[in-house]
Amino acid sequence: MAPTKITGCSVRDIRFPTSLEKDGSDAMNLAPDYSCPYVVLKTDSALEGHGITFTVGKGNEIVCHAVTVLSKMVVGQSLDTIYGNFGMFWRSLTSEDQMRWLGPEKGVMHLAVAALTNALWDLWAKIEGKPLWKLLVDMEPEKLVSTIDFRYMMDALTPQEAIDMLKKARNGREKREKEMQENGFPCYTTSCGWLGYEDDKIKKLCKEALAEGITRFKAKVGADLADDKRRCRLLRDLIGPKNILLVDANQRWEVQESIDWMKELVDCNITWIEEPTSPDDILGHQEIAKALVPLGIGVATGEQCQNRIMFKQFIKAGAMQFCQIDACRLGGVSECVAVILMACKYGVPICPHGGGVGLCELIQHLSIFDYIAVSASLENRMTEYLDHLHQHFKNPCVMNRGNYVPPKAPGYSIDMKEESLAEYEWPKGKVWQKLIAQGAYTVE
Ligand SMILES: C[C@H](O)[C@@H](O)[C@@H](O)[C@H](O)C(=O)O
Ligand SMILES: [Mg+2]
Repeated sequence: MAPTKITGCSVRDIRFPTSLEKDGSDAMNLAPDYSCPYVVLKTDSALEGHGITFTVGKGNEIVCHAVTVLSKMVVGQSLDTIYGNFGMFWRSLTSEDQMRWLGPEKGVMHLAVAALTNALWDLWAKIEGKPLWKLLVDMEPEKLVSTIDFRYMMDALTPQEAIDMLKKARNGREKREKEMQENGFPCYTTSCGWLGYEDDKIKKLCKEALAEGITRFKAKVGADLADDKRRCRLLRDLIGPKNILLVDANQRWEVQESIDWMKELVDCNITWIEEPTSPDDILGHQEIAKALVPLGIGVATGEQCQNRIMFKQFIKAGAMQFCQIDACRLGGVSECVAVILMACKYGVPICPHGGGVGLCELIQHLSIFDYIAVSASLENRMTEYLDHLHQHFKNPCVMNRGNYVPPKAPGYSIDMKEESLAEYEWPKGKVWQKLIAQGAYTVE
């Protein structure tokens, strides 16, 4: 029987002790524990929608609570109401009369919206029996555009323009889909360059990645200039002159400091500086881009860019040369599609952010959709890949010679294995109980 309504919602606080190995560490997040609220939407059939958003440990329970509060607006709704006009349904979640005050459309509330709407999209793709990228690619342009809330975007992109863009990109779609199936979508890796890694570990991981066919690498910078010079030189020498090197400062610097610091690294031939300063400082990023683009360094940002309205300003101001949408920071798939369309209109390539648990599983769908159905270009486009925690997913992302292989299973690739959920649920899971007993963690 096909599902007709949402009958229940469960949320679990899932955390992984990644900080023990310094996986995921950067100049601002010294010891992150990759975590997610794990949401399951139940229906009146056997099908379920699974969704996550991403945090780095403490406070994950706050997002879980926000999801529980918001889920009351989803449970009991008919699927006709939800999917009949998804854009309006999404607005009802982000703009509830009283809860809107907590955002609007930012912070904890927007992370909660992401977790819930990711679950709704996962369910939609499962109902259609398609992986999410294929659901998006096959959807009629009018229908896809109706899933987007265009409020505050109309000065940059109208629904009609979006429909026209999608229709135009239908040309050559089959060929591009075939190409994706054959070659996959290009990735870059961050796994070799976490800030807390010793040089020997960097060397070992970098050599392994090169052997696997990866040609694009990202290093964390921003804490110490002499250290950055040494690490970037080490990486450049390891990967050779032709491969791509990116760096990420995770918001560590002032505006002028960003420019000065990057000038010191210029001889390492760096393609982008990511998050040099506050993610809210549009004019600051614009100034940095003005100084660095002539030196061949673009500005990348987006993993903490809170909504489509912020992206609009960054894009229109020439403040980002690479647009790093985040599947869990933006309010789910339809807001990501909105930014993908807007970035395409203004000629800014989409390079999604994948640092975190499950993000690689999600963003591959968005990049593949972007290439087949929107931008039709691979120029300057690459999707982040991290070699962490994939073993916990039922359908983990698959890499082939540095390219994401398009997922085949119906849904948004989010389902985690039940045993992983049980072991890593904070604080009662077996893994956490052991670490707490050893004194490595305390429950506050
Ligand atoms: C705390 C996280 O690992 C971040 O360092 C990570 O998301 C990073 O900014 C990235 O670009 O992957
Ligand atoms: Mg980053």
